[in-house]
Amino acid sequence: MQKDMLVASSLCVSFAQHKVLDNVSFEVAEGEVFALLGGNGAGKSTALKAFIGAVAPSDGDAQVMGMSVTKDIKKIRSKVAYLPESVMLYGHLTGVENIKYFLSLAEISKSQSEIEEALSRVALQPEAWNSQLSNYSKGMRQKTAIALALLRDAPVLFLDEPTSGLDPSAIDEFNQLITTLSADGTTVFMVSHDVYGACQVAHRIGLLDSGKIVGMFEREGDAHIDTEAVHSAFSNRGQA
Ligand SMILES: Nc1ncnc2c1ncn2[C@@H]1O[C@H](COP(=O)(O)OP(=O)(O)OP(=O)(O)O)[C@@H](O)[C@H]1O
Repeated sequence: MQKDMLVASSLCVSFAQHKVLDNVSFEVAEGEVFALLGGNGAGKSTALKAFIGAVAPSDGDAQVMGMSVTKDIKKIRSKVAYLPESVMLYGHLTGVENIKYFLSLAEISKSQSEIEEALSRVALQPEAWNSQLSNYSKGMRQKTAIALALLRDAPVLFLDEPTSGLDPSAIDEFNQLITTLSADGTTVFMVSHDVYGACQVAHRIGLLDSGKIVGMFEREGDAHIDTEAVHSAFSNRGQA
């Protein structure tokens, strides 16, 4: 049986008197791609932030690889990679220099060939490797950040709105990359507004509305999750 890499158990997060996550529970298995969908302000990013210790649970718990965010956040951070909507890398450094710099901060030593292998794995075109990041498209920055995550041996990837601002071919490449990483055992948790894109890539989709999970959709065999079913649940909640 596949082990659970992420567990939200009766997770609640409040800001002042506002309960942004209300008793949220789900598990994400090793190698699974899980997408949390919902309208603006539903609490998606807050759920993601709870797993990386950027917000604290007011009740319940979020666990990564069996470790609680309330007790083991340092260890958790060494096991996960977080890609915000705008990937944070240095524009004046090349892709390779960025990777070397961030690996050195994490005190990880990788050879040039290991770095090149990771960049090939994410399909960043070799001509770009030694070009300044300020020349990169959003999709190229994202690939660089994912290569960095691979080099850090992070078994869990957290992605916030990964396809917003990508053109259709970059979205296809992204979906392909996530599918490959997942097949190799990487666990992916993403938050998104994009019903169609999430249905293409996710094994399971949780629908969040006003801080509560109101729907869960799952792939059947090799068939993608039914976009219509998710869309109509989304619309019925007044979000589409
Ligand atoms: N640090 C904070 N302090 C106070 N309120 C916050 C904080 N972070 C988020 N919120 C509030 O929590 C609610 C949920 O925010 P969150 O960013 O999790 O939603 P979301 O589903 O990711 O929305 P979007 O799709 O618009 O990014 C919103 O009402 C937001 O204003």
